[in-house]
Amino acid sequence: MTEQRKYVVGITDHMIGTPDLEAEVLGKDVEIDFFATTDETLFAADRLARLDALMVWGARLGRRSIAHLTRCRGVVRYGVGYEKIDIAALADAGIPFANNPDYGTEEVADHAVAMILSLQRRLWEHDARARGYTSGWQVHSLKPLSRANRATVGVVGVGRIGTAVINRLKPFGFRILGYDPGQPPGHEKAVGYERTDNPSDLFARSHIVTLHCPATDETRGMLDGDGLARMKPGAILVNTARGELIDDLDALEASLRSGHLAAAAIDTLVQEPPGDHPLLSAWRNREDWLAGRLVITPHNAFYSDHAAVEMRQNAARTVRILLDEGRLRNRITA
Ligand SMILES: NC(=O)c1ccc[n+]([C@@H]2O[C@H](COP(=O)([O-])OP(=O)(O)OC[C@H]3O[C@@H](n4cnc5c(N)ncnc54)[C@H](O)[C@@H]3O)[C@@H](O)[C@H]2O)c1
Ligand SMILES: O=C(O)[C@H](O)COP(=O)(O)O
Repeated sequence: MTEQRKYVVGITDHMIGTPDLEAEVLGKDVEIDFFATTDETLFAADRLARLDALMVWGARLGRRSIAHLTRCRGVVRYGVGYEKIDIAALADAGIPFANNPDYGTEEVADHAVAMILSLQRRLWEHDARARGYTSGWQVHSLKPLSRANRATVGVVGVGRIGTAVINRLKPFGFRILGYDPGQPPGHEKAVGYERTDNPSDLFARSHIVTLHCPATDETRGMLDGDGLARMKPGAILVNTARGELIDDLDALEASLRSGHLAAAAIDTLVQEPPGDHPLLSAWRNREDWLAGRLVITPHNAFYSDHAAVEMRQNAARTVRILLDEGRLRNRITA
């Protein structure tokens, strides 16, 4: 006779393929219903209605699906950002929501700092130039680099990752500005940065800007044409947070073409993988004008062997605690 399981937990579009780690943490009394798709329209109503909890990786979760989660005690996102989850609809349905805030902080901070240092040292640009030299190194033809301890880095969003970035940058001697309206007075002293009261001031004063805030109504398009124009001529822009913060590829292209923006490194885009755009064609085709000045990584800043395991185990533990104690840790909404 098959054992009757006590709970049903849904898992959507799992990045690894088989939810074996989750099964181990969730335990034998949990049946896993695996939705192997990012397409929310394929989440069948009767399957949603059976779930005691739902774990979401990259899928959108909107009001239509949420309406079918009639016995669900909580929704848990595998990652940090939750702009694809309709948290207002979850709140209306009385379903608490949690994210997974601590799994890959170190990895994303390392990624951002690697991007900052390699653009500041112009590694990719000079690699491209050096490959074209046929008669000796033409060092004198390169724009000289600037010293790290003469440069200012502006950190937008001084939460977990922003703080980890600052801690990594301090030993290099960068001057560090931070903008984060969510942090209380005194946070700047505790972490070690100079607080700015608005993003424009930070953009105007920074040689390098690195983004670490969520995509919200307030931050979407923060670095559109106007935002980019506010940056220093010759500045560097790094985005490991969310593509929506730099949502205008025309403006980014214009800024890079004119040289106002010296370089950009981007791990997150509005459309992933990116579609067609002249800037992306120039990047794909390694066009000379852009050589080494636009670096794109495939939203893998978080992705280390450790973080991938931690993320899955932490999210599953959050669900197990919910099932056992009725308490949702890392809860974001009611
Ligand atoms: N690329 C990746 O692989 C990857 C992985 C993890 C997280 N992320 C993204 O990185 C970002 C930061 O993650 P975190 O773990 O540090 O989150 P966090 O919640 O610890 O920190 C975010 C900070 O942004 C601040 N903030 C909110 N609105 C702001 C605004 N308008 N201007 C400036 N700051 C604002 C908050 O007050 C908070 O301190 C999130 O967008 C997350 O989704 C990306
Ligand atoms: O799914 C994603 O958005 C990322 O791959 C990891 O999640 P996070 O960036 O929200 O942590």
